[in-house]
Amino acid sequence: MQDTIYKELEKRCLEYGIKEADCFTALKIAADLNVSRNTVSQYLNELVKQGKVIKINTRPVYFYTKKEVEQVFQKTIDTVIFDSLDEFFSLGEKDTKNFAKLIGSNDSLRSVVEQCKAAISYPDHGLPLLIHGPTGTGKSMIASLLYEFAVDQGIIEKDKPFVSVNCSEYANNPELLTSNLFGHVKGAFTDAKEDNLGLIAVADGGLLFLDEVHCLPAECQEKLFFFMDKGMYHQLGDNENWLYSHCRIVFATTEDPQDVLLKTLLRRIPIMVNVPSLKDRPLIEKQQLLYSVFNEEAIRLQKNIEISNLVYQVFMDFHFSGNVGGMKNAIKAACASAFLNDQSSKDTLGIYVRDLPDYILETFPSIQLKGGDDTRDIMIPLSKLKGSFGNSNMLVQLYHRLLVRFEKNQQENIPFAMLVSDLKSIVQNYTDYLLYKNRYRKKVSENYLLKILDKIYSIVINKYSITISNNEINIYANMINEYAKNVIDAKMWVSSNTTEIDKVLELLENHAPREFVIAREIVDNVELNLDVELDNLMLSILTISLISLEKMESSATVAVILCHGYSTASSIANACNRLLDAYVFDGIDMELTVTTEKIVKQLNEYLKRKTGFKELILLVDMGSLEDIYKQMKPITDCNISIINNVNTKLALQVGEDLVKGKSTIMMLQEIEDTFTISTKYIEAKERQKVILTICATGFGAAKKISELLYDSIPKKVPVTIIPYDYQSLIENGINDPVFLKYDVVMIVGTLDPRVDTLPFIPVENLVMNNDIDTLNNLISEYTSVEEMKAFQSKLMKNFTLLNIVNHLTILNAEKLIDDVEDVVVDIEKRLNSELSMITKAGLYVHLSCLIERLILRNEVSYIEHQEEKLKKYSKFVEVCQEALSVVESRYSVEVPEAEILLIQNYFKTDLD
Ligand SMILES: Nc1ncnc2c1ncn2[C@@H]1O[C@H](COP(=O)(O)OP(=O)(O)OP(=O)(O)O)[C@@H](O)[C@H]1O
Repeated sequence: MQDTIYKELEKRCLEYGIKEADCFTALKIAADLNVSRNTVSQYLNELVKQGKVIKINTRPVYFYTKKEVEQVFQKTIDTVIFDSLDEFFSLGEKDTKNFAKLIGSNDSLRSVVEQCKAAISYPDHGLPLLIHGPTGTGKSMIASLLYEFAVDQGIIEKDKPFVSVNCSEYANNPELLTSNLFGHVKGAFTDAKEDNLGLIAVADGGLLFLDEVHCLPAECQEKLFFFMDKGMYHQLGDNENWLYSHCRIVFATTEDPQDVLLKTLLRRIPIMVNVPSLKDRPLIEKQQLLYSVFNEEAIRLQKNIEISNLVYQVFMDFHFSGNVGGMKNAIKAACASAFLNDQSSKDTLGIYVRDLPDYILETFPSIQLKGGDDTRDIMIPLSKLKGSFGNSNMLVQLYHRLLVRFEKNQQENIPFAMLVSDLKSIVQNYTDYLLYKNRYRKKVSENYLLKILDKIYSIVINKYSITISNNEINIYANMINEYAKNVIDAKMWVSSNTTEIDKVLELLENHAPREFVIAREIVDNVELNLDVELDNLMLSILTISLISLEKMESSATVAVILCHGYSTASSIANACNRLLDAYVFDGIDMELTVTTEKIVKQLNEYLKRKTGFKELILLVDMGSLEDIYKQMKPITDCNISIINNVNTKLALQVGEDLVKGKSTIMMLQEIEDTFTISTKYIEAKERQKVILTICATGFGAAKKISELLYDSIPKKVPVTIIPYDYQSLIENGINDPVFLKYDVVMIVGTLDPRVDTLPFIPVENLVMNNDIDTLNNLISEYTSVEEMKAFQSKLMKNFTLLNIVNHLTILNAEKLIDDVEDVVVDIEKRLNSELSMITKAGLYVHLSCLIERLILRNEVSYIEHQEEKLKKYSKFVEVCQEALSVVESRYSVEVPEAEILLIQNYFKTDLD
């Protein structure tokens, strides 16, 4: 067996190359050989003892055959146990010592370095080389290291120089550049008071580095390629004598060489290398850069440096347009700021988010709040940064940190509550990172996933009556989303640490059984609905997240932050809740292009989860306060405060006031003064409850319906009945000015104006006393059983068919009802079906109004999807047209097809 395992490891080394560390774990080998991990582990350790296999003692542990490694590193290796992958790989780097300072020279810049070396070493005088890449990616550094390499290798003699010229410095004086390069003789031009040898001559035998070569004037380029061809040139002002120089030339540019260099020059540069931008480099290299620059600063300032976890994550993630140079500058600026603000005389300097330059802070709304006094912000000493190069997956890093903390706490016998709080803060740092990382991103698939997770959480938390904020749901949804993307890495790591994870789980199950059950239910539902199998450590994290949540209590105030952007609102809400140490805010994140209507709808959905609140405080970012105000009015009966231009500071102030229990009016007044922003306050009791009555045929009929309703509803019910213009509602919908003025509770009328969120009662329902719960509920809220009975009998008396039709039309009601009855009976006969009494009553009212509408030329002439519907109901249309022909000739009207389709609605609902 030992032999088989060794051979398998040997095969892997050849097949994958030693850089693919993940292929060299006992677990991977065990899976392929179909034996247990323990057995493989045992044999591999045996082989390590025999000196045949190298072991990297990290988590997970990696194994390599010594023979293959020696071949790759091209050297004999004496040690077989290493503490980190970094230490192990650095063995192989020694050969490239000149480039050791260039981070990534063994990884993302490997081929760049190799090509550069090949160019400079090419006999006899090397080949011209062009280094191309965005600003700050290390082009100058590579050129200078290349010179050192050439000197070390004896390609360039020790006393020959490295001459660097930045062509952009001569952008306004191209002649000076030509003269500085090629030299000039005294009197060559007005200012040429003396002979000048020129830099090409100075660089003879050495290396000439022409940086920003795109600034080289065309004339100079021509002179240069002649020199590159022949090795000779004229000085300015002397066209007779040839000068000779044997320098190697390295060009660099940030521009596309094809666009900025003469084709003739380009043809003479056989090697071009491309240096990748920082964002395209592996995380591990960014971390190495971070370590190296902070370390330089630590030496300069003569202090130990620690950076907060969040600072670390921001550096890993921020897109520096100045690339490595930009990142270096930001680090230096952060150190300078921390050093200046450091009042203590301690040996260690802490770098926090607040020390970062403004242009970084501006991209992260909640970052500014995290200060040095935030004890939950874990500090990373530089040594730790150096040591963890082996693991760049952030989720795996989270897992690793959780287990290390767990084990440490176990050893020290720390109480359960403290352990939970410790673990929570580690998770919190990770979720901060996720929020930051995803601040601009929201994919459609993620949207879907977040929605489902939101549902799962809602169902489960309702079942167990716990309070969890929207933000927290969002945070855990984000985490599960991220987990789904890294599931392979996570599982691999978990499978190598099952014993320890089982211990965590056992502890949680014993100490927090209720939370454990809830978390398990969430995990099961995620698995069922999203097909994502969450591992046991994720189950532990979810359990921990539920531990200190309170029992559901309905709070009198609901405060919501609404912002555009993927996670702006949740970030602000989250940061404030944390700083206030209380669950005050929920955040609702909105797409950038969302309409106010959609916002209010989303808000409505959210409010459905809340019960019994009397104050709703909305903090919005978009300035369209007026729109929200208009649309919020009809949807809720609590006091609403809307505060504009929210930012973290403002939200924090509001949060503090709410925690202190300050009155809303006072709070609004104060923040208006302090923040010079506008607010709105809509007091619930000020709004008069109103029922609107409408009639598609005209205002007069609406008035008559309102009179009948007024007569029916007991006077003690605090509701006003207002006849209103049907057309205005159709045109303006929920934005109609009537909703600004009144708290409209329902609309009663002949045709539904379809105003979002408002109930509509067709007048025929009043006639048949059917489906009028909305009205009954309103009345019963203010009346006794007796009074309610009286109301209903009054309603029946007032809303008889004859009475209604009489009120609704100017025509003779009795005659009209007879006529429409004939039509309805005729249609029924022709269709061989009978309508229910309720539908019939509705249809009588409808047809009566229709005839009057036709006479008054107020008909509906087009409805949505008319053509499709006409096709679909062609038989009905034909039958109806025939049945209507009698009334058409009697009243001299013509019923349009759209109206026939509206009639069809009655038959459809009834016959379905
Ligand atoms: N791979 C790297 N490892 C370590 N330091 C680096 C690396 N790349 C760049 N740097 C450092 O970043 C800074 C900017 O690099 P450099 O000036 O070489 O970039 P550049 O590409 O020449 O920029 P520009 O196009 O603006 O001239 C320097 O301080 C350099 O030492």
